[in-house]
Parts: sequence; structure tokens; C-alpha cells
Amino acid sequence: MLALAMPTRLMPPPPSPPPLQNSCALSSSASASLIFPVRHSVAGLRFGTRFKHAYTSLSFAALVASRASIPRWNRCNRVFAASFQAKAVANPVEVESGFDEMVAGTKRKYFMLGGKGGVGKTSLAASLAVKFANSGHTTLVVSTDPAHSLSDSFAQDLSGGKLVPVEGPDSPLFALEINPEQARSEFRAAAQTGSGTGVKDFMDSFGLGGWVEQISELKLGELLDTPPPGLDEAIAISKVVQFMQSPEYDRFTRIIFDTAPTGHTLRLLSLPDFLDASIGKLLKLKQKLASATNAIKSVFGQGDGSDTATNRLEQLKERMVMVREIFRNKEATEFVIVTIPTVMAVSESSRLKQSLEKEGVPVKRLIVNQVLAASQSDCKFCSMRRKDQSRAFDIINSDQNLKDLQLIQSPLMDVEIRGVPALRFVGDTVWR
Ligand SMILES: Nc1ncnc2c1ncn2[C@@H]1O[C@H](COP(=O)(O)OP(=O)(O)OP(=O)(O)O)[C@@H](O)[C@H]1O
Repeated sequence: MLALAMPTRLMPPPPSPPPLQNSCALSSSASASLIFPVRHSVAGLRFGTRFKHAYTSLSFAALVASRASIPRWNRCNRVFAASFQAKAVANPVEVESGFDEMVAGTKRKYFMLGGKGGVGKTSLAASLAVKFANSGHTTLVVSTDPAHSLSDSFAQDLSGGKLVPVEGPDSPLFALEINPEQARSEFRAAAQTGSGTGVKDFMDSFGLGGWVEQISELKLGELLDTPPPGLDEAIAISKVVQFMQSPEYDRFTRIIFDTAPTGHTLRLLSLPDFLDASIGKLLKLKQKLASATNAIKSVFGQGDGSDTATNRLEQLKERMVMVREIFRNKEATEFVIVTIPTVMAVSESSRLKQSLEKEGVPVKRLIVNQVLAASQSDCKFCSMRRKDQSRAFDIINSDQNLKDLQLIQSPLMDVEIRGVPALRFVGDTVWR
């Protein structure tokens, strides 16, 4: 059934005819064997005629409801992607997003969605969460992005750092927004007692110069004074790991992370090793000092509560190791790269893929979001955008880091994706 298949590779669209009345026609033309429409012809929404699933009428109601707030600065930006013009270059089995594989089994799986800022990570993470929940999985979606937008995406207040039930899906779906600022404060409070210049001076005054050198190697003071980007997220994720150790979390069979933009994610990936090494050294040092004089013991000993601090550091270290294990577990984890069809975004995705590979993080899929549909008649703006888009797809097809990933396309909608019905619609369109 060709209509159910998604193409693996977009081919450059045929040359566009001259613009007609400066408008974007909503055509879903398909020329027989090579070109076929997507399963949900979104253009059909406008005329209410071509829905194939019960969900879509619901979704459309929500989408229509939210349309009122969209500025109509140009007819072109109202285009719902009508169809993808694509060449079926591969076996139809390969051209779907592979959702069957993602949803299979009741063992817990983690999905991390990441990419450049603003490409649609949150919308796609939320839509995937809704799709899993509607497929029978008790699902958790977590935001560790310092600039949370999960609440906006679900149109529900999810802040507060606690599990919040999301209303609407068929099976339980919970969301959790971790406040990275607060998580970092906790980390500072836990770590400060065991390091820093105060201890260094103190050690020096006892003639323990060698130790001073070791302490400065820790770089923990530096870490706390100017925390590297990504630390917030590392701590936020380690907090999630902490939560997940509690029995309350056993029921979740799918956990989705809406991660921070690329830069943060890359630094985050190298951070567990760095923290692991730093905290490890600190703990080792503490153990050595435990047999030293009472005066030194008082710095690290029970009297001033710093044992609690080191215990917490030890806990943090353990969690960082767990985070790293989760990130690298090929059986349980998948990092899904989200991009948009622009040269800049695709180049960044390529670098992200390379770094993830270097860190041993499994990546199988690349979602190209906001794909503009092919159209019979184009306004100048749309045809320019489509040319850019086509260039971006060419790059993906030839890029060493990206070309072997399973390509998923997500159409550009002409409304903001907000609320469970809209997310359900997007989920059914993209995750098939
Ligand atoms: N396919 C799409 N069609 C139309 N609008 C979209 C699409 N995907 C995302 N958007 C819109 O783009 C905006 C940004 O999306 P989203 O918040 O999901 O991106 P993000 O990558 O998570 O951003 P950030 O990096 O800031 O966290 C939102 O208003 C969202 O509704």
C-alpha cells in the first residue's frame, strides 16, 4: 500500500511552474509510481474530506481552535503539507519511521530527542509520548532543557519538578520538568563543603602542599564558580535517574527526554566522565585524609556535616555513571536527532551525530521537521524555501554521518502544535 509508505529520501521536487497569484496551492498531486502522498493528507484538513483515522477529526478541531492566534502574514505560511513528492527509492518496509520497533516490547526504553534550538524537539518529543501512551505504554516525558516548553506544548502546567499526569491519552502519560537552576544549587550546596580555596589554605597551613596540588587538579571549585554549560542538564538528568530508582517509577515502560539544544547536549555527554573523574578524586582524597590528624578530620569529618556532603557527591557520581550507562545502552536507548531542512541545521545535525557516535550513544533516526509540501503552483517565497529544502535533503543524502540514518519527515503545519489532540495528530502523522 503505497499510501502508507513514507519515503526514505526526498528527491528534489520537479521544477515549479511560475507563481500563480502569489499564492500557495494546496495540491496533493501524485504522479503514479514515483510520487505518493503521505497517509494523512494534511491539506485534506482544510476541506474536511480526506481523513483516514478517527483521531484526525478530533485533532483538527483542536488545530482549528488554535488557528485564531496565528498571524496570517502570507498565504504561504498557512500551507499544511499536502503531500511529499518523493521517489520510492527503497523497499516500502524501510520507508516508515520504524515506530513498530520503537513500540515493541514491555521492557523499558529511553528516547532522547535533541537538535538545534527551535527545530521542534519538544513538539516531537511530546507527540512521541502521546503516541506511546495511546499504544498502551505507561509513558513519562521529561524535560531537562533549561528553557522548558513542555508545559506550552501540552497546554498544561507541568512545572514544579514533580510527576504531573497529562490529561487525554489512552494510557497513563506523565510529564516531569526538572528545574536545572534548583538542581545546580543543590549540587553546589553538596559539593562546596568538601573543596574550594578554604580547604586548600587550610591544608597548606599544615604543610600538606602535595595535597593542595591534588585538590587543584579536582577543578571542582572552578566547576562551581563557573559551571560549564551542560552541567545544569547533567544534574537535571541525574536527578531523573535518582527519581527513577524509586518504585513509583517502575511502571514506566517508555521514557522520553526532551533535551536542551545541541551545544548543551554535546557538553553534557562529556560531562559525566569529567564529573566522574573529579568527584572520584575528591572522594579518594577524602578517604586518605580520614586517617590524618583530627584537625584535618574536622574539615572532612562528621562534626561539620561534610560527610553528608561527600556522601551526596558519591551519590551524584554514581548517578552520573548510571546516566552514562543509560546514554550508551544500545538495547534500551536511542537518541533521535531532530532537524529542519536547512543547510545550517543539517550541518549541525551532522556534527551532533559525529559526537554522539564518538561518545557511543546509539542513533538510528533523523527527523526532518517542518518539511514544506510540494505544490502545483508556488508563490516566490514557497519556491525559494523548497529549493533550500531540496538542497538540505541533498546534503543529508550525501553526508557521511547522516546518510545511513532512517529518515523521518514531519510536515510543516500552519498552526502551532499545542495540546494533546494536536500532538496526537502530529504523532499519528510522523510516528508510523
Ligand atoms: N512541524 C511543525 N509545523 C509547524 N510548527 C511547528 C512544527 N514543529 C514545531 N513547530 C513550532 O515551532 C515552535 C518551536 O517548537 P519546539 O518548542 O517544539 O522546538 P524546540 O526545538 O523544542 O525549541 P527549544 O530549542 O527552544 O526548546 C513551536 O511554536 C512549535 O509549535
